Amino acid sequence: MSAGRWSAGVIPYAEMGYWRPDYEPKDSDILAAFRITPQKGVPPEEAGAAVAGESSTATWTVVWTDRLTSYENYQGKCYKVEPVPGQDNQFIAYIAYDLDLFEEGSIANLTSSIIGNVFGFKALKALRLEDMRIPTHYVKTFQGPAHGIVMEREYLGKFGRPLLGATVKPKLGLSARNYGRVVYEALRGGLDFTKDDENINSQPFMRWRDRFLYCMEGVQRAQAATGEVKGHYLNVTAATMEDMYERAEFARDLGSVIVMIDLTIGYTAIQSMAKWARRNGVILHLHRAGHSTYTRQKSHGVNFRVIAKWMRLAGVDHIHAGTVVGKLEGDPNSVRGYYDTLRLDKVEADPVKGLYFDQEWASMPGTMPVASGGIHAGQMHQLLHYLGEDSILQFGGGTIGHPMGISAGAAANRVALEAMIKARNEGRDYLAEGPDILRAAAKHSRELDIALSTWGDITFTYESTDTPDVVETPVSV
Ligand SMILES: O=C(COP(=O)(O)O)[C@H](O)[C@H](O)COP(=O)(O)O
Ligand SMILES: [Mg+2]
Repeated sequence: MSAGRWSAGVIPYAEMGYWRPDYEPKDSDILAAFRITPQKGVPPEEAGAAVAGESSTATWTVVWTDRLTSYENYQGKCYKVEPVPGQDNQFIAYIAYDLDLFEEGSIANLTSSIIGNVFGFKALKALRLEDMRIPTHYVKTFQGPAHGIVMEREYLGKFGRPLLGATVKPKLGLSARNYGRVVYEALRGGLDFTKDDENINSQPFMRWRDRFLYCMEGVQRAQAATGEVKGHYLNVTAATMEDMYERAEFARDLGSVIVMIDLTIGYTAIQSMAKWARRNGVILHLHRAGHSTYTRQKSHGVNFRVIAKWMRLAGVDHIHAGTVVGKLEGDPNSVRGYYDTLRLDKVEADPVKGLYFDQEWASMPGTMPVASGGIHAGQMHQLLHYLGEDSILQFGGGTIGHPMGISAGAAANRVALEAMIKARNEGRDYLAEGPDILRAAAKHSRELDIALSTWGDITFTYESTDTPDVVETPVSV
């Protein structure tokens, strides 16, 4: 380390000890990979050191009180900076943080360090948190999913296929009784779940208590009609924790198997609801409302794979994680990386999927990824191929927009899914033969036939904004 560290004034962060190319990360360190775009004239190592400094102990000058701490232990250490292939001014800076810097089991504390100050730093043009390695020492301090994939399937008694859902549309404006009718029709027609949209809370046109009553009436009647367990994600998102607990308790008392929250409620509220969900045996669905404001641009913000990791730790049972083929952003390889992060116990670093680190979950249950946004029955082979069996496929417009009605829309989705699962189980190349498999199934299902002729040709083929730096043919499950 430079002898100049204790001189007064503005000292480069690298000299203050935050650039440590000799450092070997410990198994217990929290690791982060940041994409940095330094300002003109700022060397990448200095930029990486500055990020390490500002996200751990440092300020812009040396402070004498450092001498009162074992600062070398507490300093974030930038141990590697690599240029991004094909970009002349982007680098990946790898930073190690000692476990001592973080409060156990607190996403709020973790994020206040890692993304607290650094993103506005003037010496950087842009900064993006690409990935993190959470050591098992820290993983073990979190509750994790309230139930997880295995337990959810056991509660529902549904195995061997993705679950099917639908978001009630229009998003806003329906009265409680009409809304409950949509729930009933969709569940009776063959879906497992229906769902409130992100912005349905308790507006003047439909207060939450009325919505809960009519939705649960729809759920109970659909269960009686089909003999299956059904659910409606009652969105308990509200202005205060007290309101959210009140709504969640009412949902539980009405017999709902699931409640929903939005990412907008904040990390602490999410962790509180995850604890409530485990205590009460109610599945917890998380809608990632708002995430694209900071996850979508490749050079600045936080990659969704990091949010996915934080949310598995925080303890949600479901999280929206992209569709690949639908109407919203989602590069196939990146989405695969998110799904692996949410579902697997050991995830290996893989630049093709945008995964920078190995991640061990130490038996923490998996979070069910939810594919939602502009998907329809005609894409069933692609959805199964890209997203796999442990997923929830949600068709809002793709159920409620069916020309024969909501129940028919639901039936079309269920028939398409079961035909595809059967083909897969028979060992057929269901991705290549998908359109034929669907057409054959549609011979016996007028609902699917009409769904295919209505939406069969609809695709959303736009270039993805957020792709890994190493691009290869899309990977599948
Ligand atoms: O309303 C919808 C989908 O409606 P529809 O099925 O009619 O398109 C959801 O809010 C989005 O899927 C969220 O996106 P994401 O899942 O990417 O968070
Ligand atoms: Mg929505």
